[in-house]
Amino acid sequence: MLVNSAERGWWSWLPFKPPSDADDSAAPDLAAEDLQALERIVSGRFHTEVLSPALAESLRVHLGHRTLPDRLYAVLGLMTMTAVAPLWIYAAIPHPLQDPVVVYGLLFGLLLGYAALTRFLLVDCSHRLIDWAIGGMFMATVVCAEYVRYSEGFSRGELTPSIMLVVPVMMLSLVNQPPTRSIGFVICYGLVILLFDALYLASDSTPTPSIWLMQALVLGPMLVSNLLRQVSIQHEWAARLLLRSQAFRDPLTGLPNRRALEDHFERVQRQQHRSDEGSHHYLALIDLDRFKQINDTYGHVRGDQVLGHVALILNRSARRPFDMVARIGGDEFAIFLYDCASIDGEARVEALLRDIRLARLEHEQSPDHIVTCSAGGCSISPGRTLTDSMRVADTSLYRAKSNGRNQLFTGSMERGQRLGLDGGRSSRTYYDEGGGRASGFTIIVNDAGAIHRRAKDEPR
Ligand SMILES: Nc1nc2c(ncn2[C@@H]2O[C@H](COP(=O)(O)OP(=O)(O)OP(=O)(O)O)[C@@H](O)[C@H]2O)c(=O)[nH]1
Repeated sequence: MLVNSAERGWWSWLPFKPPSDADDSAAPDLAAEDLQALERIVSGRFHTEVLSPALAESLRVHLGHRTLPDRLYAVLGLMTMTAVAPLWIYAAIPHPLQDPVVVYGLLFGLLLGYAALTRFLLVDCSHRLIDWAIGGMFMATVVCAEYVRYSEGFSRGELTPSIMLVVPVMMLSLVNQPPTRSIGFVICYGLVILLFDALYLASDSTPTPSIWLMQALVLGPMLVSNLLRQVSIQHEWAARLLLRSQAFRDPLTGLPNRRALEDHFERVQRQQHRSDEGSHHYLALIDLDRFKQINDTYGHVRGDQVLGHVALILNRSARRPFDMVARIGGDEFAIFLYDCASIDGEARVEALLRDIRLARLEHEQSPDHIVTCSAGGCSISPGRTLTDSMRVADTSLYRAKSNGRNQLFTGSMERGQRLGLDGGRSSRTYYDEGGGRASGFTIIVNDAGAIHRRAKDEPR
C-alpha cells in the first residue's frame, strides 16, 4: 500500500503541503480483486467501483499528489472572490436591502465557510468528508439565496442565486483542476454571466423559465465537468497503477515476478529494521523437473498450462500478508515465507511438492509419469540479503536436482549428510538444524500428507 508521509508533521499548519514522498516506483501490493477492479475502471465499464481500503488510500494519495498546485489556485480563487465581494454583491443586489445585516451576515458566513473548507482541503482529510462538507455548503447557499430573494422581497436579484450557487460549485471545480483548465473555466463562467446579464437583467425581473434555463446552463456544465473530472482522474490513476503493477507481475501466471520479490524483500527488511525485529524467514526455490521435455512432448501451450497450474498450487501457500510466491524464471518459482522457522518452512514446501505430485499432471518422460518439482530452501536470518539467500537456495536446488529430483534439499541437509545421517535421494526426508547444530531428527512426509518425526537414533 502506498503511504503518504506528508500527511502528518510540522507543516500541517501551513496552507500547503510539501509534495508527498510516496514511492511511486514501489510495487503496489494488489490482490487479484484489486487488479480486476482497476481493469474495470480502466475499461470504463464500471465507474462506481467499491474500492478496497488499500486502493482507496492509493487513490487519495494520487489526488493529493496532483492537486498541490491546484489547491493553491483554489486559495487564490477564494481570496479573489473575497477581495472583489463588494463589486459582485452590489452588481447582484442593485437596491439596498431593508435589512443588509442579514445579507452581509449570510455572505460573510458563507465566505468564512469557504475559507474553512479550503483550509480543510489543504491540510487534507478524507474525500468523503470533503464531499459532504461541500454538499452541505452548497445546500446552505441555496437556502440562504432563496431566503434573501423571497423573504427580503427585492426584485432584480435574479443573478444573486446564480452567483451564490456558482461559488461553491466553482470552488469544487477549481479544486483538483489543472491550472489551465481552471483559468479557462473562470473565463467561460465570466462570459456566460455577462451574456445573460446583458440579455436578461434589463428586462422584467420576475423569475421566468429563461432565468431558470440560464441557471441550468451555468450550473449544469460545471456539475457535469466536475463529475467527468472525477471519472477521468480515477481513470488515469487506475491505468497508472495497473501499468505499474504489470511491471511487477508475470503475465503468464499472474504471480509477482523477480523484481516484485526483491522489492517486497527490501520492504520487509526496512520494516524489520525500523521495528528492531529479528525474525527468521524462509526462502525456497522450486523448479519443475524435466520441464523442457513437457514442451517437447506436448507443445508449448501445454507447457504454459502446466506452469499456470503449478503457480496456482504454489500461490495457495502464500497465506499470510507478507508471504510471497513469485515466478523468477522460465520454470522456476520462489517462495518467501515471512517470520517462519526453517522447520515450518520445510514442512510447507514439502507439502507443496506433495500437492503438485497429487495434482497428477501428465508427464510421459518422468519416472512416475507425473509432473514433479525439486526445491532448494534456506532460512534467512536477520540482516542476510536476498542475493545471498538466493545463492544458498540455488545451491540446494542444484543438489536436489543432482540427487535425483522430486525433493526438497535444504542447507541443513548437507550438514546432516556430513554427520552421516540419511541425506539420501528421498524427497520426503530432510533435517532440521537448530542453533547451528543438527538437532537430529528426520521428518518424513508421505504422499498422503502424514508427517512423522523420527529421532536421530530411532531405527529407520
Ligand atoms: N512453455 C513454456 N516454456 C518455457 C517458458 N519459459 C521457459 N520455458 C522452457 O522451460 C525449459 C526450462 O528447462 P530447464 O530448466 O533448463 O531444464 P528442465 O527441462 O526443467 O530440466 P531440469 O530443471 O534439470 O529438471 C526450457 O526449455 C525453456 O524453453 C514459458 O513461459 N513457457
